[in-house]
Amino acid sequence: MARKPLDYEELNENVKKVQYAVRGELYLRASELQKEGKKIIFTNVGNPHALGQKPLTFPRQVVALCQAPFLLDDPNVGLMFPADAIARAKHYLSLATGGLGAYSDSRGIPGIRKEVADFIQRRDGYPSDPELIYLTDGASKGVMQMLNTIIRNERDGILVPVPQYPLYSATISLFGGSLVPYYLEEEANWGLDFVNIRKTVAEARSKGITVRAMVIINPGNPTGQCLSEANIKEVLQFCYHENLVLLADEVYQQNVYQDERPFISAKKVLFDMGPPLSREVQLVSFHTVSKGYWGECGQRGGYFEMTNLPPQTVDEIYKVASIALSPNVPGQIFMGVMVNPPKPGDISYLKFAAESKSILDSLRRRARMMTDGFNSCRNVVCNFTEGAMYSFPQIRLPPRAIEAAKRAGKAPDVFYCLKLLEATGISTVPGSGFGQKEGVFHLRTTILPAEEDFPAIMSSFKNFNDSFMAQYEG
Ligand SMILES: Cc1ncc(COP(=O)(O)O)c(CN[C@@H]2CONC2=O)c1O
Repeated sequence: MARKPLDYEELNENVKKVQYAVRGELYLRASELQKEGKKIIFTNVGNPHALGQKPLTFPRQVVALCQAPFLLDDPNVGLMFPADAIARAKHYLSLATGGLGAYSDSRGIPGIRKEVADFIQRRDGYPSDPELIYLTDGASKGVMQMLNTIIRNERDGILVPVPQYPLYSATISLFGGSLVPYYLEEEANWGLDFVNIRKTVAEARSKGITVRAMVIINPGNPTGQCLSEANIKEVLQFCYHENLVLLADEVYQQNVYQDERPFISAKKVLFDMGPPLSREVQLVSFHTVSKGYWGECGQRGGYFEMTNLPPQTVDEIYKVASIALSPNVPGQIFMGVMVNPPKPGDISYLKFAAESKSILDSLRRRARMMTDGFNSCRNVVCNFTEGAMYSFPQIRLPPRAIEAAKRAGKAPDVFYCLKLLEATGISTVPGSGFGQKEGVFHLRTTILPAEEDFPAIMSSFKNFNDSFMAQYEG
């Protein structure tokens, strides 16, 4: 029988090569166990609301009114919604021609892109052009579009930090490019080692790879490190000298849990450096409403800002964006509210500020509790989660555990995470899903379970881990 076009064997080879561990083997096994009635704590995805985080009130009020504009005609609307939410909803409805049911401009609603530009200008102290800001269905779509634009063939290489968030490895595979890994130094708090990075680039070039772009994820996923201004300067100088476009994934810029290394954007550092770099280095920066203290993952709101890209390139990016017609409009409004939140003196400001602070303070406490919890366990060491939403402990597996994994046909960290899941219901992602140095094993979990559940979760982990180690060390 002749094969059909969508038979597996006939599929696009790039599709078949793609790996994406965040919803991989562990997640599927956890879902099976859940169906069998086992209580599962899904800490595999940075999905705050799925783990109980409440949405911020003001954004939901604004979008609710935008979704149901007939409420604005109700004489009692002022009894249910604060005046500033009503005013903001009317503002967005005046920007969204035809309301939320109509396609917007393929780059996003101009008035919201202006709000993003104003936010960037306030944050960095440098001009930002709304024409160079595109709203997207989450940062993922922006990252995918940019990689699609950069990758011409399998000889085009993208420098990606390892451990990395597998959106990058998966997308590079999908578009038929080559991932050029640069290893973060765990012993140096997941720092950058440019001696090794230079070696990596030279080696790739010797194999005929044209290294075209460098990705930084700051704060890091899964590693949680925050890059210092000096680190970012070094990255920008490297990109300048090696003729690389910098893709700065800054989706966790609101998630910072220490004061020593506050978030500083790649764009600010670039412009602080002045010419020639500030005029020459091509930079694309990404942000989202999925993270921070918002956690509005399901709303699919994101943007990317282009710096120093030639107008003709921007036109090509617009052309491709227009194929998908329009980013989703509710997600755009969430983005607008995120970059232009209630200000001091606004009716909703105190409530918004209190809700935001409460979430961020709790995330900071949870980051500390999780790191300390892991470091209290036998054969587990863990760098502090300076930012983002994850903890990425190193699990020092005894040789007999590695042999047992081999007999089970599993990678050692997959074997450990499966045992952890079966014993405790804690669903994590094995470090192999993010890349790690040979012979060094990790798992990634989030710091998102409810704060009151942390003592029980960390105790359950410790009991499992210490008995696992005793079993395989004995
Ligand atoms: C570094 C990074 N960039 C982009 C994204 C995509 O965000 P959007 O929701 O805006 O597309 C994520 C999501 N983090 C995934 C999702 O949950 N757990 C993760 O590691 C991420 O961690």
